[in-house]
Amino acid sequence: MQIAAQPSMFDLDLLPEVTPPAGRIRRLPLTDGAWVDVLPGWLTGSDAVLDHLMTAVPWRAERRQMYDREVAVPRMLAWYGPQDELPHPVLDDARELLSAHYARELGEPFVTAGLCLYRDGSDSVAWHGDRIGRGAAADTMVAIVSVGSDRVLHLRPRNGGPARRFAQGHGDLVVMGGSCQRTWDHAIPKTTRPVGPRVSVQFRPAGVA
Ligand SMILES: O=C(O)CCC(=O)C(=O)O
Ligand SMILES: [Fe+2]
Repeated sequence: MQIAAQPSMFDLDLLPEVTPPAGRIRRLPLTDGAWVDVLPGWLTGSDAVLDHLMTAVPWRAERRQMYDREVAVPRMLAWYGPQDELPHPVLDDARELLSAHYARELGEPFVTAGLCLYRDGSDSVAWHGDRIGRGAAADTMVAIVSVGSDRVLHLRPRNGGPARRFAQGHGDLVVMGGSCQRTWDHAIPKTTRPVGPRVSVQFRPAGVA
């Protein structure tokens, strides 16, 4: 007798899904009106999402002017504007749930999605704040969903004081809010740990970059 293949518990676990984050997000206040919200494991089915994003996203290398030289930025990038279809439907769900969750506090929706691919431990992003846009002058939020290898988001106050570290694991949500972009800097340092690829998805309101 032929026995039909049954989906295993493992397969069921792999369905990419996000659910309303209320009641599970933890807020960690920083100094100067900055804060970080964390929700480990918000996204389920992250294996499938990572696989899909690695192949479906038109990753481009970024180059940056440094004094008189152009240097390669050690990570790959993709950017989706408000009208662009996101590269996985679960990211549309994530953006919608984040916009709903923070609607009163933020006063506007998350609209853009910046994607970064850190291919291994030698990819990184240097200390910076997202201050190219309105984040330089006004409170705002940047919500980051991570899939793939664990990396650490480092934050340090621009006025000096102790730095903080936030784990960014497979499926984790980390939201930087309040004055975080103008009073604190953040970075993803290189690591000598043998890590595989990590993709981060940063949701931002209009005019924040
Ligand atoms: O990959 C991350 O988690 C942070 C990326 C970041 O800070 C940026 O692209 O502005
Ligand atoms: Fe950033």
